[in-house]
Amino acid sequence: MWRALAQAARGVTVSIDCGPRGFTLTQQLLRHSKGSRHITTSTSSRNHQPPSKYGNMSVEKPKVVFVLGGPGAGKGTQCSKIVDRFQFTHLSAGDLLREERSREGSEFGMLIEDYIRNGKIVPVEVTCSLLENAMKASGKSRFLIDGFPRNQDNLDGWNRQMSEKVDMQFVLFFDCGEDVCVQRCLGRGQSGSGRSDDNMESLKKRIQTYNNDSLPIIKFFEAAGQVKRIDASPDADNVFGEVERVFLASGF
Ligand SMILES: Nc1ncnc2c1ncn2[C@@H]1O[C@H](COP(=O)(O)OP(=O)(O)OP(=O)(O)O)[C@@H](O)[C@H]1O
Ligand SMILES: Nc1ccn([C@H]2C[C@H](O)[C@@H](COP(=O)(O)O)O2)c(=O)n1
Repeated sequence: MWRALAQAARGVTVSIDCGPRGFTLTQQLLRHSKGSRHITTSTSSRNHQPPSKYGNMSVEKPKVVFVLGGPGAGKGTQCSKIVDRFQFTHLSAGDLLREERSREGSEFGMLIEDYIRNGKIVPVEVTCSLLENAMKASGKSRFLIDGFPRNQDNLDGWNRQMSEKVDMQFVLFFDCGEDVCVQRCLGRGQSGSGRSDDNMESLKKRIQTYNNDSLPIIKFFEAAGQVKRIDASPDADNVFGEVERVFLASGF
């Protein structure tokens, strides 16, 4: 598998080095991506999202908004609200990875669990293929990509595999103090999230990863004038008031 990941870093099509089946990495992940529960799309007719011809690449490129912020900043909460109000499909990199981890027969289940529990970032070849497959399977054309790119490896992999295929609109950055983030994650764990990383031990590692690896990516986008910063500390409805303003001002 590691050879497959290394090969994936050099090109898009990869032979899995793990047995006689001979699937490509993308095919292997794609076979299980349809109808996934991680994809949330607006169902309101007011917000009907035009179908995309992303599959055959013949029309306008899909629009992508990256959604970043610390663990527990409220990215998923706000993405649900954006989906209800605007024409977007929500793809959470973390949810896609958790789903792949739980899929029977997944080559990557143990690797993903190890990375998640230790607050590390899964190699981009896995995450980016899951994202691309989910985009294609949705048939939609506007995406909130939540929790990605989270480090330089994520960004480099995205640039190799996806940047030419989509129009990245902006980065929605939920800025939230560490203490508030920790309390929100612990609260989520106590409410029965079932997440193996909603505990203090994992959170310390996730926060370290966020500070060391994710903040530099946000700063990179900021220097390029692509970040819309939102104060994520007020209650969720007030945060959404700011989010709504950003999307309306951006023509959505
Ligand atoms: N503005 C808010 N005020 C108070 N609680 C909030 C707010 N936004 C979200 N929460 C709560 O905080 C917890 C974390 O929120 P959420 O899952 O949306 O964060 P996240 O940024 O997606 O986290 P992660 O990166 O860990 O997946 C949830 O229990 C959620 O209900
Ligand atoms: N780009 C990503 C996104 C997520 N992960 C892993 C590691 C994270 O701690 C975990 C949970 O993500 P969340 O639901 O908090 O967004 O998933 C990753 O490796 N790469």
